[in-house]
Amino acid sequence: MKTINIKSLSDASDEPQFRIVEIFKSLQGEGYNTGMPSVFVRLGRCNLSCEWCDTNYEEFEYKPLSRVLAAVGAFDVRNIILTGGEPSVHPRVEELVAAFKARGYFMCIESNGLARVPVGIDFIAISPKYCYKERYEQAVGFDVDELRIVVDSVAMLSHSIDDFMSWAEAMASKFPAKHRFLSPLELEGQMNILQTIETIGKLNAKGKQRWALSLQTHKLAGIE
Ligand SMILES: Nc1nc2[nH]cc(C(=O)O)c2c(=O)[nH]1
Ligand code: SF4
Ligand SMILES: [Mg+2]
Repeated sequence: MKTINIKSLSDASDEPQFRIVEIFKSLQGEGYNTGMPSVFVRLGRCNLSCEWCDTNYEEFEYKPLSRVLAAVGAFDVRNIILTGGEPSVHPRVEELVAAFKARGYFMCIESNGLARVPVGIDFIAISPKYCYKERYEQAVGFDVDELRIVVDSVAMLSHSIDDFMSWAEAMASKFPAKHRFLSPLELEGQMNILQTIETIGKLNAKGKQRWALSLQTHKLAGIE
């Protein structure tokens, strides 16, 4: 006799769908974990719209959880970097994190920090954006592993280096971090490296918190 499994039917219809821009294997190009072999899961949409953003976060396809797990499982890598866009604002992202954790993956997130990151993340990298400085002044902070701030030379035109530095220090207080980095801004293939290292030097001379350089090494190395 033919039977219908009602439970599996209802499970299937409740399967979360994720806005997937891309899933690829590469090396973490930035920050404290630079060089770590990783699968990047890039989710669509963002709660900000930085004019120099380097990611097409609006070009995505909806994929069910099972297909996301299969795509990641095809790579022989245990470290996942959830990025975007802004992964923290994706509906049901905590179910994606829980599914990866249940399979034993180490979960990292790259977030702009305006929303709480999902529970279960093992390594939190937050990148507050100076071009939205007022929103960050209002934001609620939280403990993170890594704080990484782009030296936004465009937004600095309407403020000043001193204003940028006190904002960066305010972010370091709002997001207590194990590691702090400044990164150059890449605009039309050029990076403001001199301005970035000068700013790191000035911040470190003030002696409040220690800052180091983070480069988008994947761009320099010609990898994804
Ligand atoms: N290799 C590599 N490392 C990265 N770290 C953060 C990235 C991002 O786009 O969030 C990224 C990326 O796109 N590629
Ligand atoms: S927060 Fe990040 S992903 Fe969103 S617009 Fe800014 S740079 Fe792009
Ligand atoms: Mg990138």
